[in-house]
Amino acid sequence: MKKEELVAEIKRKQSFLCVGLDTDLNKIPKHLLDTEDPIFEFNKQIIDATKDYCVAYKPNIAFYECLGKKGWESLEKTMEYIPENIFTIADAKRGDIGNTSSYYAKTFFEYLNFDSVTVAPYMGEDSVTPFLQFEDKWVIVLALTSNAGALDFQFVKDAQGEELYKKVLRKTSEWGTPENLMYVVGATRAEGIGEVRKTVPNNFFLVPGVGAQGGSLEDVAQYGFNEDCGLLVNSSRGIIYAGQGEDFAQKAAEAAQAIQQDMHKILQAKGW
Ligand SMILES: O=c1ccn([C@@H]2O[C@H](COP(=O)(O)O)[C@@H](O)[C@H]2O)c(=O)[nH]1
Repeated sequence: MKKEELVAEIKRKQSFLCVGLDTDLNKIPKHLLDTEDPIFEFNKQIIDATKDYCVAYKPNIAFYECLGKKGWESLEKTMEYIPENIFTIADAKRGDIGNTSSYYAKTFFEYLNFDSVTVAPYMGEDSVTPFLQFEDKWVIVLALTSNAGALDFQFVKDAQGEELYKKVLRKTSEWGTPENLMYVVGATRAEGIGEVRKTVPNNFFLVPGVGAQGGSLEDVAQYGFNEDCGLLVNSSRGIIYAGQGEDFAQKAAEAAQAIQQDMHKILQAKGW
């Protein structure tokens, strides 16, 4: 998907919501466990219920890989089921020496047909650039993450006083463009979002950490919004596990719609 198509969908749906498909056999409603493919059945009903309120879906690959062959089948079926106009993110956090990275890229972009994949930049240029060779596909580099462990490395300063996350932003933005490179920026680091925005004014951010992790949508919009909107705000557990019973899909729809309505107000206030 091209940037202008994503921006058009954000305008049309008045939403920059990404629904995270962190689908866990231990958390999905019990009545689905009798179906042939409970993970896909759950995702299918969640997608049907939320597709009007979001512009992206983000399956977290860990939840599928841990089930072996069956998990990959559920993921493939989920990818085939997601409507074409909705942006897809493989939250896989990959990155390795060049030839290995290029096979990771083939897996997610060609075999599974994702629009984007999350990439860990720790191994440097040759580990990231193979993902950037695919037309209309996106790399989403981990920059400032939402977890407590982000403090271990990401804020460490070099001899010139530059934090590691800023170096990551500066260096990686030489390898890609705002047409194929996004950044993961956690909603739990509101003040950091503004700093990231100053360093990379034109790139989209994938922002996890609202909902279950406590980040605020208003803060994210205040510090991160740019002329393209520039934000995909993810919520996984807060939406997909909003209900536990037979009406789980309806509850997920209500949770997604509530966030979409808040996003609509933010977009309206920005003149969108
Ligand atoms: O910094 C990061 C990077 C990725 N994630 C992922 O996003 C979702 C968040 O799920 P919630 O249930 O909405 O908290 C999950 O897949 C994480 O692996 C992140 O949280 N922070």
